[in-house]
Parts: sequence; structure tokens; C-alpha cells
Amino acid sequence: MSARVEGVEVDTRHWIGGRRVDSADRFESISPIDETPIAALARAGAAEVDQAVTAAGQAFKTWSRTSREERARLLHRIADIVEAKVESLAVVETRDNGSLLRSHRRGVMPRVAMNFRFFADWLLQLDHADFEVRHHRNHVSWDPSGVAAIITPWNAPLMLGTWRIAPALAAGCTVVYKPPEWAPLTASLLADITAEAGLPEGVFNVVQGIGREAGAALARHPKIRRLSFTGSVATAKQIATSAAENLVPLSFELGGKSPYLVFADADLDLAVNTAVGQYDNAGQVCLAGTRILVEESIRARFLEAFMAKARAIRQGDPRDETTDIGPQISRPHFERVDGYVRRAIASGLKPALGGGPNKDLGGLYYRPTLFVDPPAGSEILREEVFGPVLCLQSFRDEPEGIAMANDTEYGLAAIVMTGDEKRAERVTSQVSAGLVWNNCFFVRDLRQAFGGNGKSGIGREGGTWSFDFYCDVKNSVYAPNGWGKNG
Ligand SMILES: NC(=O)C1=CN([C@@H]2O[C@H](COP(=O)(O)OP(=O)(O)OC[C@H]3O[C@@H](n4cnc5c(N)ncnc54)[C@H](O)[C@@H]3O)[C@@H](O)[C@H]2O)C=CC1
Ligand SMILES: O=C(O)/C=C/C=C(\O)C(=O)O
Repeated sequence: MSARVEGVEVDTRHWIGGRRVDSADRFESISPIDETPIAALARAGAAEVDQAVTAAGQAFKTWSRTSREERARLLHRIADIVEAKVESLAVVETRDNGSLLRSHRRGVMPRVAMNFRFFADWLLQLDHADFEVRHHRNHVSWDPSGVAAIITPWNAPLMLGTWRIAPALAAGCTVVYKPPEWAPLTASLLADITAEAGLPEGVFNVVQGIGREAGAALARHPKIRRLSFTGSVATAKQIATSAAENLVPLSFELGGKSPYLVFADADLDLAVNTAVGQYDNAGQVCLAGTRILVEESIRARFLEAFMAKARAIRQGDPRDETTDIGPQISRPHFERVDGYVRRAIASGLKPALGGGPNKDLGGLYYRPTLFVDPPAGSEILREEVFGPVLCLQSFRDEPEGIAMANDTEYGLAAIVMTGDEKRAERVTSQVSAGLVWNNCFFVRDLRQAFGGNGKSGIGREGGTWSFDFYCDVKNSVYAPNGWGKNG
């Protein structure tokens, strides 16, 4: 069973134990570009999930004992093939999730390859730390833990999936991956790539399906040893409850409502351009600085420049090179975003920009929207909209700016725009966020610790943090032969 998407053949069955497996049930992937169904996929239930976990458990026996060099070689091979297939991966992903084709070609798919390369290289230089304590040698090693379950969302499907799959495989775990049902297709292409690379059967498995069915069955499976979840807080709570039953270690990368602080001494052009960039991917970015906080003395100048720039955003078909932002992922998500905007308007707020669907384009295209001065505590300031909706407020001085930045239950990212290096360090040290960018945004290096505070998540991934999570860290103590025999 397969679908032809933008000229690329995509197998729409599961990938379990190195072969394609079908289900009796189906679900459809609908393209956000024009809301047409583009593929019918196998829809897993508990039986297929169990089959995948069993295959992964079997494969773990040899993969966990495969040398680090061989694991790294295979991951590099996967990266080579991803690089050779950037174009087909990019066109399928754009059709499936509506993100910009040019971003997929130039940034996202190369990052997918980098996810594999980076963790392959990090594995080889992972320091198996030794230290001496009173003639006893302590040795710390990162041992593979077992089957890792990985569940990720649709806003950057292959990049977010491989950001967890690559370190899990590098760590010697085997993987059962449940891709997002709103953008499931490139996961299947990845399965083909792992086979072409020569990854042994059962090491990487894909179960396609719906979150509350296949995802829930995977999260509660008693044989998984790690659970990495990226998605919403509501789903995270359900998953945590299931995982608690089996005491499975969790890594959660969840939502955000990040502050974007602009001080009067900031480079105004840079601050405005970067602020307008928070609409990228049609606002479907967990890290986005959706609460713009501007120092009062430059508020009018900032707002004027922001509005001019934001009005120039070109919205349209994400396959068009000149498009800046595309559609929302799905009709339910579009309605959810619109619900937030409608309730804000009903509460008396007037959007300074946008405030509804893009009627010229129709479909799932939602206009970049800005609310100025929403009251403290209002829903639009508190909750993650995950659409092209920003809020702008102003603050009198640094302490007030920091207090407003921290007035959230989330703590994923913060952006600080200032020309004063000392202020940058001071503010950074006082904002609660897993990632703080000063005078920049989304500058990523895979050695960085990535994750959030509060409702934005549990744990960190990236570099050694990923190995700490996917591995059973072991400390061994070696005494000299005969040590202590004579008292
Ligand atoms: N911190 C981070 O790195 C990132 C966080 N996100 C967050 O993800 C959210 C958007 O993604 P959505 O797909 O709407 O989230 P979601 O929580 O609805 O779905 C995410 C994944 O979980 C699965 N799922 C849904 N219900 C499940 C259940 N009961 N048991 C097991 N699995 C289940 C889905 O099939 C999907 O694969 C936003 O809150 C966003 O901030 C998105 C990207 C990165
Ligand atoms: O760079 C990462 O590892 C993760 C980035 C997350 C997003 O791009 C997102 O959720 O939009």
C-alpha cells in the first residue's frame, strides 16, 4: 500500500522488524495546502504496537552489543542517504505539513542529516569518565537501556523525530517511533532510508496511527525502557500517567509562551526583524517568542516598524519560493487558533494586525495577528496558541520587564534584545527558561542542552544530555587486587 506524493512513492504501512506491516484500519493524511487527502495510512492499534516493541526488544540483544564504531558508521550512512534525498524528503514534508519548501530544502532536511551525524560523532567522543578515589578507580559508562519509544508532533516532523531517534540509536537503544498523524509521511521515507543504510532489522520501527490509539498503546507498553515525547502539555499528562505504571524514564519537550524582551538600547532593526520572524512556520513553533515585551521609551517606534514589516509578510502556498508563511496544519488546529483570537476579541481586545482567517487565500491560511496590551492574566497571554498570534506589552524598567517575562507557567525559551552585554547577562540569569537567546533567535548547536522549565518539559536533550537519558549510566569501582586485605 503506498501513495504518490509530489511524484514520490511513499509506503503507507508500518515498518516493523525490517518489513512492511499493514493494519485493517486506515487514517488519512490531509494536505494543509489545499485540504485534500494525499494518503491513506495503516492505523495501528495495541497489537501492531506490541509487534513493534517485541521486534525492537529482539533487535536490542544484538544492537546493544554492536560496537560504537559500527553504530556510528551506520548513522553516518543514514545521514549520507538523507543528504542525497533532501529534495524528495522536502517536497513530501511540505505537502504533508504545509511548512515552507525552501526551509525544508535549505535548513530542515540538512538538519535531519546533521541529527544523525552529530550523535554518531558524539558517541565516539563520549567520555567514559574515570576518576580515582583512594586508589579505587571509578569508571562511568553509558550503557544502552533497551527499547526507546519516541512520539513527536507535526510542526517539524522529520527534524523533531530524528532529534530523538538519532541519539537513541547511537546510544545502542532500539526504537519504536510513532509519528504525528497530521504529518506522518516522511517517517515512512526514513524507514526506507534506514533499510538502505543497512540498519539491522528491528532496530528502527515505525507504527503509524492516531495518538490516543497507537500513541497511548506505545506509552503504556510494559517493555519500553525510555519514553521521549514532544507535544502538548495535555497529552504529556496522559503519557506521564501511563509511564508511571511501568516506572519508565521520560523526556518531555512541551509547549511554550516565550518572552521576547526588547530594551531601549537594542538595535531596533534587528529587534523588529527578529520579532516579525516569530510568525515563521505560521506560528507553529514551540520556541517562538509570542509575548513581545518592549521598553516603554521605544514602544511607539518599535510598534510602527513592526507593523510595517509584519504587513509585508507574504502568505501563500508554501511551495512557492517567495512565500514567507503558509497555512495552519489542519482544520481542527485552525479552529483552535481562531478560537483563541475570537475569545480575545470578544473580551474587548482589538487586534492591531490580522485577527482572522486570510479570506483571499481561504482554506487554512490564518493572518498574522497582533494584540497590543492584553490584560495581565488574560487567556491570550497565558496559553500557547501555536499559530501566527503575538502579543505586545511594554515595561517601564528592567525589573518590571523580567517580572513580566517570568509571568508564565511555561519556561522553554526567552529572547533578550539589548545593546548592553552586562544587561544581557543580568537578565539572562533572572529569566526562567531552558534556552535564552541574546540578540539572536534559534541559533542551534546540537551540543546545547535543549529543553524547558515548568510546563515546557522535563529533562534536557542534546549532546551528552541525550546519552544520559537514553542510557543506563553505570558507575563501576575497581580496587587494586588485594587492597584492604591486611586492614
Ligand atoms: N518543546 C519542543 O521541543 C516542542 C514542543 N512542541 C509542542 O507540541 C504541541 C503541538 O503538537 P501537537 O501534535 O498538537 O501535540 P499532541 O500532544 O497532540 O501530539 C503530539 C504527538 O503525541 C501523539 N499523541 C496524542 N495523544 C496521545 C496520547 N494520548 N498518548 C500518546 N501519544 C499521543 C500524537 O499522535 C503526536 O504524535 C505544542 O504544544 C508545541 O509547543 C512542538 C514542537 C517542539
Ligand atoms: O532545534 C530543535 O532541536 C528543536 C526545534 C523545535 C522547533 O523548531 C519547533 O518546535 O518548532
